[in-house]
Amino acid sequence: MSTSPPAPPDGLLPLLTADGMRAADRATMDDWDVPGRVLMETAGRAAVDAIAARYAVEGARVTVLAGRGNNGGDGLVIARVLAARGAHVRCLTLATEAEASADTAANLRLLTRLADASDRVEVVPFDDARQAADAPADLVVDALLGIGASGPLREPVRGLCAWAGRQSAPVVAVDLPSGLDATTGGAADETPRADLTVTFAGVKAGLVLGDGPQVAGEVVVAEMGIPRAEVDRAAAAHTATDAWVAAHLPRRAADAYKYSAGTAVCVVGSGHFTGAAVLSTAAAYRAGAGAVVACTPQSAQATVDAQNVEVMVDAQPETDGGTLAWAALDGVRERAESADAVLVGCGLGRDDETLRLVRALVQEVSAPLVLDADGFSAFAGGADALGERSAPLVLTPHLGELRRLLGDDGFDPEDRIETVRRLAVRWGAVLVLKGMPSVVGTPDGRVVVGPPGRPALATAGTGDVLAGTVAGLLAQGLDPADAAVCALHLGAAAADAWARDHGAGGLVASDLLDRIPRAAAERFPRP
Ligand SMILES: NC(=O)C1=CN([C@@H]2O[C@H](COP(=O)(O)OP(=O)(O)OC[C@H]3O[C@@H](n4cnc5c(N)ncnc54)[C@H](O)[C@@H]3O)[C@@H](O)[C@H]2O)[C@H](O)CC1
Ligand SMILES: [K+]
Repeated sequence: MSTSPPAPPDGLLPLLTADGMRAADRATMDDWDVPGRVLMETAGRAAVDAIAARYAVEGARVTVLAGRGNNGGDGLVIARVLAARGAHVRCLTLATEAEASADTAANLRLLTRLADASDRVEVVPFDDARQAADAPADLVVDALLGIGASGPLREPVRGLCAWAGRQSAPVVAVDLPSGLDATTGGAADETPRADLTVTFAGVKAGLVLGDGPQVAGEVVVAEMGIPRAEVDRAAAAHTATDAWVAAHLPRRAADAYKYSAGTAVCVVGSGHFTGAAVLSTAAAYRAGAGAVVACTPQSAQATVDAQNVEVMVDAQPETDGGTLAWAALDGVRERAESADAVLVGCGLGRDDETLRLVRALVQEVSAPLVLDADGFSAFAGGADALGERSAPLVLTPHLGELRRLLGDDGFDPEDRIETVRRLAVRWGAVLVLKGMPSVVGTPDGRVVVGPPGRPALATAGTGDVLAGTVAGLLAQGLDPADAAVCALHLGAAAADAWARDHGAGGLVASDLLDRIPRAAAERFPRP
């Protein structure tokens, strides 16, 4: 039995929230007439397949911690099947027949009866954490809580989680590490870190968001009888596979010449912030733009020119503070009219006159436009003006910039998927909420979670590189949402290439630049 369903043809993998998983479960039982007991049995057996593919089962001493709910029911199935395959299983169960679901109660009866007739299985009705402490184990199975976890952990689950977290034996989490929120990725302090998480039907969003990557260990999707159509229907978001990125990256045509590969006009920089202009324009080239123009204040021209000989620097009128002046509007607008993509924001500064220029460009420029960094200050507290723009728009804020955009307009920073979805639809824009990982929302309500966060990328200037990469991909005609997702993957792959050569620390934003085209060729080769 395969433990991971094949990636869907388009290479986007579904992410399920708790509600989505429940909906898929429910639809499978009600509309497809698959009994819950069959789902539980299938899930448990698929979990054992994934365990057996990684750990020796024959003769192994396994402690299964089974909770009160259906996650515990899965654990009871796993205990029974592991014993049938030769393991010595001690199952500490919180479930009682009186309060468990019918499926869990049935599996409790079955396992208890088996225990009466076999020396391989011991079922220990559980009343406090002390009983777990005296049994050495080669493997611990955490089936205490799945998608039904809510709120701070309560005893005795809390004590058991803490016990599991202290074991030297590998921990296998069933569906989720217990206490990890399936939707947001928030984990309890006592959530035991798993070596392997066998999750059912589809990756739970919480496994790739928030604390999820830190506690989930290797994640394997176990196919357990829920039709793919129900999984895709219930998916709150998707993640892109390397194959998807490779299929969507633009490739330079054999007969390309500099303007056919697209022109990116970058309205960036100021007398005090030339670095952002240098990084963002260089990144646009590295992402494949054929020509890059920097519209930057007069006092920044020499530095940007010197740092990037390939960038055509079009010096513009500036304020006393060395930022773009309102008088630059005509010159920049003229440049933008011949652009295939425009980037506005990196290093612009927050002078009122400059922000007035930013608002005018966002409203008037017809080319696909990326707004980043200081550009958001032009819409602080008046973000809905972004929705008045009719041409494609990509926003690349981090959480602090999003807060500045929204003022005190309530949004839930914990539920990144729904926050990004709602705002992207509201503004009719592609919204990239940068973070670990970044999350991309589209104007039509889709959400794609970016690659797992790389701590090395948490350094000054990587946002300028990301924004420039998006602009460079847009300049080649890529769909705005695809450009955002590809840019995230290129940046992650470039950071990985750095880590391979230099170890995890010490990366600076400019180290990404020449690794972007190499990542495109090596990690995402033309299919
Ligand atoms: N047919 C199906 O539904 C299938 C479900 N699968 C597995 O079932 C879980 C979801 O089961 P559910 O009963 O809805 O919830 P849980 O077992 O995760 O937990 C509910 C259980 O835990 C208690 N609880 C909740 N929060 C806390 C807390 N903070 N501290 C302590 N205890 C807590 C609550 O009182 C309940 O007793 C799913 O993840 C799968 O593993 C399979 O997909 C197979 C088919
Ligand atoms: K669990």
